[in-house]
Amino acid sequence: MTATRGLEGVVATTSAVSSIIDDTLTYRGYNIDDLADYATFEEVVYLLWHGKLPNKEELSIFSRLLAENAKLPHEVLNHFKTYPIKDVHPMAALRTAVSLIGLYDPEADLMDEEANYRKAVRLQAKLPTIVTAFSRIRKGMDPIEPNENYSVAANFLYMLTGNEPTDIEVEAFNKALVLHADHELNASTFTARVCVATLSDIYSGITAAIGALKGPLHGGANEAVMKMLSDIETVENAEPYIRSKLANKEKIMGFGHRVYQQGDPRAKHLREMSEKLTKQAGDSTLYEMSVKIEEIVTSEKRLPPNVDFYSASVYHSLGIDHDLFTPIFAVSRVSGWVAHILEQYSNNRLIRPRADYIGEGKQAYIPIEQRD
Ligand SMILES: CC(=O)SCCNC(=O)CCNC(=O)[C@H](O)C(C)(C)COP(=O)(O)OP(=O)(O)OC[C@H]1O[C@@H](n2cnc3c(N)ncnc32)[C@H](O)[C@@H]1OP(=O)(O)O
Ligand SMILES: O=C([O-])CC(=O)C(=O)O
Repeated sequence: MTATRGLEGVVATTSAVSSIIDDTLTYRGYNIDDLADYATFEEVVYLLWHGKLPNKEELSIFSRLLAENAKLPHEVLNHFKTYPIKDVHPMAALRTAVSLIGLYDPEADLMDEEANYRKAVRLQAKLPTIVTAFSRIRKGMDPIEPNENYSVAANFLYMLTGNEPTDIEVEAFNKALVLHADHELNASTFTARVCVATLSDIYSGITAAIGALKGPLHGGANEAVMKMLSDIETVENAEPYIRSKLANKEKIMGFGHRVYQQGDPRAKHLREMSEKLTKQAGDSTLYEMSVKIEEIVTSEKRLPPNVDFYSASVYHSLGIDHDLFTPIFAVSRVSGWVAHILEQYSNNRLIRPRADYIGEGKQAYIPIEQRD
């Protein structure tokens, strides 16, 4: 048995949810470029879960279902005030809150298809409320209840600030949600599938996936990109900063990808949005800095930007706190996790690969009194 490091190139399952073929990303056969330009996030969630785009009536019923399930139990809101340490990372709070809402769901351990769908709706609906409520409560503000008449994108921005978002803000945020919704067998989705393949419940699967998304080699990279941009400060500083990192063999966050060879098709949409939003805010430094970094990393390392690179300046331009960037990824990606979890349940087999053992050979047991 020989191990493939990081399971590179290993095909671990079949899936009909999304595909990456020749650097083109599709959700259920629909090109991401079309979805990014034309679809609402609600349409995309419906597409991922049902395998087809909704008609007007289906979309209206589905959107209402999400809106009606967005509120959180008081106990979940209150638990944010009980954290033992200051500065709990919002991804840790989200991971904990998702596990906690499972305790308040009487159907948590029901495994039939209808119950799993109802739980999927509750999770999708509640994640934006969790992230925005935690963000406000940690600043000593009251959470804002979801507005049932708003889209998911508008509601998130509204619950975060209490202000009605502008059309441009909603359009940008909706596009970001659409672009992050699913991505074949990425690390967090694989985690979710491994978890539920034991026939564990959907709350466990999503909690596990949030844990995997948190790391900086995966979803956590968007916050790390923002930290890098903040450290660099000016367009002039970008080149020496990046060259010094590369000389030290350090990774540049937001670049590289296990699957894409020529580039991540989502990045161009986020780059466009970054340009538009930073210009509109009257200061395009972050965008210009990002373009400079892209030029250097692409020419020096032949590594194109991934989805996390330009999303950082997009979210910053929307006035969002930097440590909420990865939770926002989760607000979108929960739709993909759910689609994969439901697919896993529908044709389940335990996921249990082997390890190529490289440890010690046979050892004689030595009683503790005789050990050095
Ligand atoms: C939503 C997402 O998850 S998108 C990915 C988000 N993550 C990041 O942006 C973090 C930065 N990028 C990376 O760490 C990697 O490119 C990953 C994790 C995305 C993919 O990793 P892998 O396919 O395992 O590639 P791996 O880490 O083995 O790198 C291969 C080579 O490219 C180099 N490399 C890869 N990414 C980068 C980078 N961002 N900056 C500099 N060098 C890099 C590695 O140093 C390594 O070089 P070596 O062969 O000389 O040692
Ligand atoms: O597919 C991956 O490895 C990571 C990624 O881009 C994503 O999850 O969106």
